[in-house]
Amino acid sequence: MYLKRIELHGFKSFADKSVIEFQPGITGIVGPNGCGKSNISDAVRWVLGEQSVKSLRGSNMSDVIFNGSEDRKAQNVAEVTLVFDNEDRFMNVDYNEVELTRRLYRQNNEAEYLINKEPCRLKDIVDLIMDTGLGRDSLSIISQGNISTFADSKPEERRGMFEEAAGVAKYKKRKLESIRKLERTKDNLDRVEDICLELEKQLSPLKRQKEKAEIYVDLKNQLQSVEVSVLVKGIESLSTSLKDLNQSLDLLDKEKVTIEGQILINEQQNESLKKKMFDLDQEVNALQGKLLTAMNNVNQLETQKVEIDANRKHILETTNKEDLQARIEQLKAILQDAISEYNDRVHRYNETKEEKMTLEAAQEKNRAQMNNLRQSIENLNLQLHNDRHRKEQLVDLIENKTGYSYGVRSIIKAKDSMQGIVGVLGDLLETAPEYETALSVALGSAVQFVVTKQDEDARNAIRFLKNNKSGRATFLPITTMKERHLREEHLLVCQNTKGFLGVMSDFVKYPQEIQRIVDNQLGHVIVADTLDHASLLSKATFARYKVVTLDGEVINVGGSLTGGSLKQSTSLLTSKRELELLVEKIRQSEKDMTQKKAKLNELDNLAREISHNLLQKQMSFAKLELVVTNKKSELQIAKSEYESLTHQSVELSEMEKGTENNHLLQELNEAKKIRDRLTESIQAKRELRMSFVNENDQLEDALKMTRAHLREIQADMTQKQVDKAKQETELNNHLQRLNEEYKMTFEFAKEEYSQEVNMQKAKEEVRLLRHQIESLGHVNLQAIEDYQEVSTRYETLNHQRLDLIHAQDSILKAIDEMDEIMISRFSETFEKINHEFNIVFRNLFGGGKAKLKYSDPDNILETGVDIDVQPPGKAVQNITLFSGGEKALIAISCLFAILRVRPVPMCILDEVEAALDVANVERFAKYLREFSGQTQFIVVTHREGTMEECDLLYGATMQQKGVTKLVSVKLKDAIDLAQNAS
Ligand SMILES: Nc1ncnc2c1ncn2[C@@H]1O[C@H](COP(=O)(O)OP(=O)(O)OP(=O)(O)O)[C@@H](O)[C@H]1O
Repeated sequence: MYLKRIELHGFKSFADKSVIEFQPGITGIVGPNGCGKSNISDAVRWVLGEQSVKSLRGSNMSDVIFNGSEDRKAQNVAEVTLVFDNEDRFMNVDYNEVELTRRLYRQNNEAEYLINKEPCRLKDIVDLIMDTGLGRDSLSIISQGNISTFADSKPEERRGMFEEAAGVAKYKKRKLESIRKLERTKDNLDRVEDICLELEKQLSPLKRQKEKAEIYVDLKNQLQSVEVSVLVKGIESLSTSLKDLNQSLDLLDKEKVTIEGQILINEQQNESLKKKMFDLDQEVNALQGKLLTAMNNVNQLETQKVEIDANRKHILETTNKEDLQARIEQLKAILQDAISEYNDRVHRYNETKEEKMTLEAAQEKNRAQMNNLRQSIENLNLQLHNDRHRKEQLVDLIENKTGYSYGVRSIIKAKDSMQGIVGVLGDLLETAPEYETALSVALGSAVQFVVTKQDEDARNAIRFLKNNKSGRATFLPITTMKERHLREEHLLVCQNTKGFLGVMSDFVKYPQEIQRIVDNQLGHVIVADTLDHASLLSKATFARYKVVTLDGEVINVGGSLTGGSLKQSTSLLTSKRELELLVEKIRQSEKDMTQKKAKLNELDNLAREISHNLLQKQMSFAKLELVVTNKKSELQIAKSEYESLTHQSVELSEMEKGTENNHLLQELNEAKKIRDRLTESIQAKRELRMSFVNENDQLEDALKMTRAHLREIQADMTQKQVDKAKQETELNNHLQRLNEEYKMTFEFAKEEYSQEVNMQKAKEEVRLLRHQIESLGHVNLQAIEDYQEVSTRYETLNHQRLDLIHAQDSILKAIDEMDEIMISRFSETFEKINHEFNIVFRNLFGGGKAKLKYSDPDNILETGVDIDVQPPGKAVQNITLFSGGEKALIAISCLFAILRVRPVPMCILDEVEAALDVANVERFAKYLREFSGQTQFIVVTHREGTMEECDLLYGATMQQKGVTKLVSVKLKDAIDLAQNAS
């Protein structure tokens, strides 16, 4: 077996993918310091399973990934593959070539291992190479550091190399595993023994409880047998008894229904009789009422007859028929006169009343007219007062210029003594009334600016105000003020915009000489009809001009708005015209006033006349009212006397004829007949009612008897139903007990427990069994199951315990066996190496002797290895006491001795001979050659002597900074490379 190839990519300084081919024999790797030679041995060590970051000369595993250089950026994955020739099957796998790969990712520090490109675990790789001598701790990779460590380390630390040579590592590993297994077994055994102990403690009380529970179960079974039999018997007898009861209840029920039917019929008959009697009573009552009326009628007629007879007798005896007729005729004439007089007075009365009402209406109308006129005069008075006051104000404003500031007033007063004062701008302008408000807001405070002819005139005026402390004023000199107009394009836009009325200067009249001033102040002010249109105009002209509306709202330059209600203007602009209007208005009001007062006077006279006439009418009306009342009463008296005498005359002639008496007699007879018929009818109905009463009494007696019988039946049924309910409850209880206590149906119980029982005896037996059960006290039925469970578990665990004890013994035995093997192998190999060491030492040192010693001969399993040597001509000394070069040569001797005893297929020597002098290097190289038949050597070296023995040479360079490149070189180039390096 030998290493055929190493493939590196991203590992340490091997940034690019590099493939290094090897062959059996000696391969040398040369190159200057730091060019990445030792990174190759690190790569081999890494793939063979090295986990120590320190051994890989890093502080973190990711340090093995190429971390970039000046020109190259870092890589994220490191990957190394070792390809071994395995044709001799030295490695225990059935492949001619074995590839071992290790990968590491920077991002997550995750490692991957592969054998022949198949992913595997690290352990698989370690196991594969375990017996090949290539292991992590084997002699397959030895650095200069290893050599000096070997020489300087303690004997115990040196032991590892000998163990590796003796091949005891795997036994040591197995022993370690066995010890761990033994510990685990012991832990398990302790645990199982603890549980067994615990279970033993539970078992004995559980056993007692289980036995008690079993007695309980036995008694319960006996009780069940007896009690279920008793219940079955009880259920059977109750079922029979209930059947009988149901039959007799059915019979009674039928009888009850029949009787109830009978009672119903009787009751209906009874009701019908009672209804008939009631109807009869009603009829008799009605007849009695009629009888009473008939009797009263008879009585009245008889009384009337007596009275008529007496009256007739009296009138016939006292009245003279001719006198009566004469008086009637006389009264008739009086009555005619009274009627015509009365009608005449009533007519006059109505006429007077109407005239009075007409006068009252006229008086009311006159009063209203006068009130309205007075109110109107009062309003007119107030209006006149206000207008006169306003007139005074305007006169004052015009004459004394009180609307202007103190300064302006001072200038106006002194105007005549000053030069070039044209006037106040407001006084100089005139406009139509509808534009006055717009002009006023367009001018603003400029209404009080004083127009002068020249600039100098203005300056003089200011000086005047200053000298006389007469306030301030603003002046507009005609010669210096500039005209301002709307730009032509803006004017065009305005003319095409809705609501544009014109430019303010077009609406004013003024003296020609102040035209410049007018154009300066008003030539760029737009007049609009409404605020909305004003806003449109302002926007259309980019808010460059002041826009005023007829109502006095203003959109200022820049777009700000002013508006609201305006105070009454006191500007001279409007005051003159207002004064004129006011004077005319006052004149008109005074004329109105005179007319209104004359009219009021007229109405007053009319009112007096109406009052007088009305008084006259009221007096005549009162008199007529009295006359009408008197005439009315006279008429009524005459009328009633006439009627009375007329009636008396008719009666008299009737009496003479006797007609009335005959009628009365007939009427009386008829009334008596009716009375008698009614009396007979009442008698007949009373007899019929009597017969109904008798019939009713008979029915009541029969009903009483039937009802008594029904009550007896009902009582019997109730008793039977109570018995039935009791028995049903008892039956249910029995069934329920069977079901709940014994979980049985009746059918099942009857099948299983139907036996002849003496109920008395059985009940006694039940009592006894219950007593016995009770005397057992608390019973834990669960104990039967628990005991079974715990004892089974105990047995299982006890079994486990015995198994564990057995396993423990086996492990101990195996450890003893392994110890024996290790001791025998270690001591055997040790002796062999010791022997070879002496030989190699003498060869390399040219004489002397060398010896390996156990540091603890009594404990071969753990003893360290000490080295005593005697170079030619020197005393025997421990290895630690020699010079650096000597120590290295002793260590190399030992290494070669080990290789002689236990050859390895491949060995990487990283500058191990660095400390040797030239002669020793040559001896070292010769030894290498001697071993190269059985071991493949890869030597990292700077020494010429070593290079000369190499079969193949690689030169390591860093042509690209920080990135190692390996090229095959000839010996001469290799020496050059090494010399350049030194
Ligand atoms: N992860 C890494 N990425 C890039 N370069 C690395 C990395 N780890 C180590 N190196 C570089 O590898 C070089 C060391 O390589 P190595 O020790 O193999 O050199 P050498 O040839 O054996 O030197 P010497 O002859 O002095 O022993 C250093 O230049 C170091 O910067």
